Amino acid sequence: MAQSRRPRRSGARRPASARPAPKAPVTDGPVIELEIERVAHGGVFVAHHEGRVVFVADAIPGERVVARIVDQGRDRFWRAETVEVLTASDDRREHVWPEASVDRAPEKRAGGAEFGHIRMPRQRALKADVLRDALARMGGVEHAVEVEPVDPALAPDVSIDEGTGWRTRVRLHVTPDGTVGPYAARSHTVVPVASLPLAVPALAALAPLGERFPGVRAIDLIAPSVGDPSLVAVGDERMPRGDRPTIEERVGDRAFRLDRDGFWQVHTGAAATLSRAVQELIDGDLFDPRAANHDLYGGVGLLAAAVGDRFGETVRITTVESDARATEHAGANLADWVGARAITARVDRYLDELDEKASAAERARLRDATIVLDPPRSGAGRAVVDRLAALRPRQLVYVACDPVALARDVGLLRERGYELQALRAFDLFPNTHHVEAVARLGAIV
Ligand SMILES: C[S@@+](CC[C@H](N)C(=O)[O-])C[C@H]1O[C@@H](n2cnc3c(N)ncnc32)[C@H](O)[C@@H]1O
Repeated sequence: MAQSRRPRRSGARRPASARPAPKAPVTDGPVIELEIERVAHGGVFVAHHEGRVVFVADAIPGERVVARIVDQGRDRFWRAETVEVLTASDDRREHVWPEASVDRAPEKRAGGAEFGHIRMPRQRALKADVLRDALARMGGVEHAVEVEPVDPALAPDVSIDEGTGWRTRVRLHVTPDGTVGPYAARSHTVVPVASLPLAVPALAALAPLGERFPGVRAIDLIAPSVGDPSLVAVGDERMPRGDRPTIEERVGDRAFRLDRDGFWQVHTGAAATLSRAVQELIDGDLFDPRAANHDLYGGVGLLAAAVGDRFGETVRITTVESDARATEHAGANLADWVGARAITARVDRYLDELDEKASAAERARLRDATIVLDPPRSGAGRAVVDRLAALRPRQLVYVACDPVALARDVGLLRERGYELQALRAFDLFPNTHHVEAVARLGAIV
């Protein structure tokens, strides 16, 4: 098994001593009883106390809990942590990660599994509620939402019932004395743990839990689908800086090379799930292989490849990605495909330039285009939506990891002459509040 202690470039800039001091957890706030009403965005639940909204962690709608107020700093709402469950929901279960359980003091609960106390079907129903509500409130559109579990055929080693064994990337943090662990929920305090149940088994076995790494800022654990997993000590100033190592990921018959610390979908079945969803959601009657098709925020070319695999080798498609290394890999990963180009650029600037310089023929090819976009958590945003709407491609397939950012952009696109035509959502982050959605929007003619 390959183990590397080389620092990642990004992490090597800041020594452990330069980190900001973690915020001290609040352990002495007032304790109150609350009725939990509904789920909110961000993995917390809504209750009311004396007319004020309280966002409560580690609860389930319908429960009555005792909660400690940990943030009274705002007029309109407070934040609280469940410390005791008085009336439990039928959907409550033993937490899949004992170190994240409500039985522990809130400041000692491991973070990153904030739905782990909820049975899986209810977790997915809650995520669907958040997405449906965001689309209605911010997107102005009522749309049925079902959050689908990952097809077991695409992730055979993942437990669908438990939502465990799926993470192929894990970051553990390190205290100045070298203690290793995840951050506690909603804080930057490192919590030592004895297990990592969300990680794929190879990473759970590799994790140096209980070992000490003084002088290191973090430990990254990476399990690519091809080859051995690796352990990377981040920010160790004593280690030599070397070239960025690369890894290979496989999706079906396709191989993708990328930097070991480059972006790749985290769930072991995510890349295949999203590739399939993009292929299925593109309206084939609207797809023109010779149009100026694009994969915006394209990474190393995953979704461009999905488009090519559905529509054949003659497809013309351009990936646009701000990370030069990822673009280099995208170029190589798509090299056997004559119609594929990979460009390093920020999407907003790239679209600006297109809008400014495209010839009449190129504008026509853009109007016939299918544009796949998979922005980071903050979404595409107004500037990109404005430029896209001005170029007016026939259809957009929007892959989103944040329901609120997606809903906001759907709202902006609807104001600019697009309609939401189809939506799928996938549970690519079981036992967390995160959800991935893929939406098709079409230009209204
Ligand atoms: C969610 S990832 C998607 C990558 C790819 N679609 C995949 O599934 O592997 C978002 C990508 O957008 C890139 N990115 C972030 N902001 C960008 C911007 N303003 N312009 C272009 N690319 C950006 C990131 O480097 C990252 O590779």
